[in-house]
Amino acid sequence: MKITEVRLGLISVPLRVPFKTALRSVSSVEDVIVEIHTDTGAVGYGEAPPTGVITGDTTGAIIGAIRDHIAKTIIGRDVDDFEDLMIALNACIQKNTSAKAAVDMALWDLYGQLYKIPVYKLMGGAKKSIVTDITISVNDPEEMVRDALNAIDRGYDCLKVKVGKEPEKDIARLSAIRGAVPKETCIRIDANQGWTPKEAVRILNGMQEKGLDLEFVEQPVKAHDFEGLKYVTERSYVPVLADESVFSPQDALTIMQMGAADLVNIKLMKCGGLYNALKIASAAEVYGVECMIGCMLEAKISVNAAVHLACAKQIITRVDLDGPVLCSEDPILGGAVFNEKDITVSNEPGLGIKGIEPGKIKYLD
Ligand SMILES: C[C@H](N)C(=O)N[C@@H](CCC(=O)O)C(=O)O
Ligand SMILES: [Mg+2]
Repeated sequence: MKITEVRLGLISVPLRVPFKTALRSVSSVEDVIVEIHTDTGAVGYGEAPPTGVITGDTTGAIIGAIRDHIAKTIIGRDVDDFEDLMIALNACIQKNTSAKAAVDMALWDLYGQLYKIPVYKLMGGAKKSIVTDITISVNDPEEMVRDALNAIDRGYDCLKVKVGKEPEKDIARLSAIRGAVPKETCIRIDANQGWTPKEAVRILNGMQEKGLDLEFVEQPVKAHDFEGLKYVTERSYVPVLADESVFSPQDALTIMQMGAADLVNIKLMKCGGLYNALKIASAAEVYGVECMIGCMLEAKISVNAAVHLACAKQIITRVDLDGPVLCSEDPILGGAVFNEKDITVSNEPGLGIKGIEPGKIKYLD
């Protein structure tokens, strides 16, 4: 199965409500789609969101990295030489993890199609279904309560609440939500780097003393501040999950060796795809550190690839794959079935994506 062409396109999917974090506010998913064509007629699908505030990757940079570096590296190669392909993909350009992730998943899709096996089975095949949380954007407490109750009505029992924008208001936000939702609701919070280490310890221990019962806090401090993350992990009653601090398998190893976090969030867009995500999962297995699988604001092609990973590995015990359910429509054909919180992986060979609804993709050539 030889690679003949790499085709790029753009999709735009409106969100149900604007997505707001300590780092950004957006009202639609605007992603780059990758199609890898082969001489057998098989097509592999990938997707990358331009999450510049986290990955540094913009739409133009994703397109440029794929056109000018990655496509030239992979066209003409055989999908069966998979390990060589993965090494070449990772070596042909520095950073650009979102572009690499989009191409990596398209290649896994083709490799699975070549051997007629779903990718989650190729990678381990631990389970067929998973349950995701849903994100509540950071807003005034009343609006957050309204969004939280709407999520409960939709059947979600785990909320990932965004905080970290005005540290002093965060306790009020959480108190309002905890007071409004059923008491068994799981609440995790994500500060998206919004606090200093000392602020984080004060706020988190204040939340716990108020009985807000948080499962964990995601990325309380700046991404580069590994010592600050460790400071919080050692002093907070609320467990700490490293998100923006962990891009590569090397980052994951450093965080685990330092004991800087209790949990790690694996995202394909941070690590460059499934090939590197598997290395993070293996390191986590060695250190006994449970992982969450997360996503950026992404539509179903790339989140579907993350579903395959989550279904493959037992060390992934938490799921934040709500990109598709935050969208007001789903233009992607095939792949996992998203029934609100319940996600069932596709048993089709590869990743199971069949294409994009006609008229919903703008090809770039
Ligand atoms: C969408 C997901 N639940 C999420 O919150 N992901 C990121 C932020 C993604 C973005 O800004 O696109 C996270 O920080 O965990
Ligand atoms: Mg996060």
